[in-house]
Amino acid sequence: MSRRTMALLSQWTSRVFSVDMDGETVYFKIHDTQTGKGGKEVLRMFGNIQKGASCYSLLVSSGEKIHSARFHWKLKDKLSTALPPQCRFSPMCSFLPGVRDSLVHGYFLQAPSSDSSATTERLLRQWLRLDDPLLVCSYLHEENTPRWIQHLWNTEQNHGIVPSEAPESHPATLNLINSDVFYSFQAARDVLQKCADIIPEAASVLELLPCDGDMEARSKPDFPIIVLEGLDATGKTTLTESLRDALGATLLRSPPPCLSPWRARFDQEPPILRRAFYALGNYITAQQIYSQTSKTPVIIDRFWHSTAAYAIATAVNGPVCDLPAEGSELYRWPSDLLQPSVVFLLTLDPEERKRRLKDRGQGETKEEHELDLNQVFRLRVEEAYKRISGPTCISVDASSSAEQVLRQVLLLIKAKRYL
Ligand SMILES: Nc1ncnc2c1ncn2[C@@H]1O[C@H](COP(=O)(O)OP(=O)(O)O)[C@@H](O)[C@H]1O
Ligand SMILES: Nc1ccn([C@@H]2O[C@H](COP(=O)(O)OP(=O)(O)O)[C@@H](O)[C@H]2O)c(=O)n1
Repeated sequence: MSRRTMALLSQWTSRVFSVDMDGETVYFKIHDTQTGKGGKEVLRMFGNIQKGASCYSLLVSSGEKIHSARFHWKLKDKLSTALPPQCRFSPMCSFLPGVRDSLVHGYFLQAPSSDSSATTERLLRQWLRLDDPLLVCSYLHEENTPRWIQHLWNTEQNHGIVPSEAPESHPATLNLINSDVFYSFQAARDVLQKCADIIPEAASVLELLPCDGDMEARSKPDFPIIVLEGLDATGKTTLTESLRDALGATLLRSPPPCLSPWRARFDQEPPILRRAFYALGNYITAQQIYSQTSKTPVIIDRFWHSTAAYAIATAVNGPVCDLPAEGSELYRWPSDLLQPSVVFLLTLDPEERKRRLKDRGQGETKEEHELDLNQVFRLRVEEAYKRISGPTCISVDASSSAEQVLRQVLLLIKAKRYL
């Protein structure tokens, strides 16, 4: 048993467990460790579960962050293909309230019939024997009572479970730093260095990175550095190109084109790798900005706001009120990343955005497709954008014609003396 698994087991009774099911999150905790009896309250989640169904939970307990993240990521595919088709599984996690980095991810399984539960049990026992970094529990209904018992396979212990209150901040915020959002060049580079032996593309990305010495703070740029942000199809590309022409500026983007060959590869990886890749893209773009800003104004199509806002809005998967509160350190600008003179955030009515996406007729990224399907995700991204601290961020209504939007932004640039 790994040290991490043993540590997890030693805190087992202090942990809160949460399951996302049918758009709702249910929290529960262990009630009585001595007798194994649960409280009288029935967990809502179990109330919804079909009578006679067997339930299991799997938590990924590996010690090493990247290994654990990749294991959890692949486990989803493994569950989709290996479980009997009638079985359902939902995301779950476990954490120690208020304790940073205590979150572990997993899945909650429901097998509706005795056949499907026999197959599921056989599979889970096989996986445990393979020394997979898993903690497996099954849930038993105490006869003639509303109580449920959680049976932990790894130690053969029984515990009664009861509903728990939702934590003060969303559990995902406990592990955001250096798993979803990277606040320094070194933290993001470490991730790619650690996975270079399993993902050869990481070595190619590392070769493109600036050297440590190049990351030191530079003198104030001579010309303004202007970032354009916003959801897909809000008009960033159109506006960056017309600003470039109007100001005689240099146009850059993040991630920079030199990372294009590896982008699709990292988009398939779990958040820790994917977000580290995008974070590093900003540092490469920052180097390109430094080399231009003594010559011309620089316009950038997406930068740190995109990296942080999408990462936070994906990890925190509830309503907007579940996002870290305004002013949270999670919205801070990385201290070693160049700060632009100003950021313009293009905002657009969802219907108009959809119309523009359709007119453009291009394929969307999976994440962008999700934005369309999931209104709440879109709201979270927009709100996270606005909460990021650092350079001045000005929201611009991008619903008027391209010429009018350009005129509006040029007026703002002049009025605020960015030029
Ligand atoms: N102000 C505008 N009014 C109407 N259509 C626009 C406007 N700006 C951009 N478009 C159109 O909307 C689509 C998306 O714009 P684009 O600049 O590619 O957005 P982004 O770079 O943010 O994804 C394009 O087809 C573009 O021609
Ligand atoms: N600086 C950046 C740019 C993009 N991204 C990621 O890339 C996705 C958007 O890229 P995209 O190519 O679809 O954007 P558009 O420029 O096409 O609007 C977002 O979902 C972010 O997850 C990032 O993390 N950091």
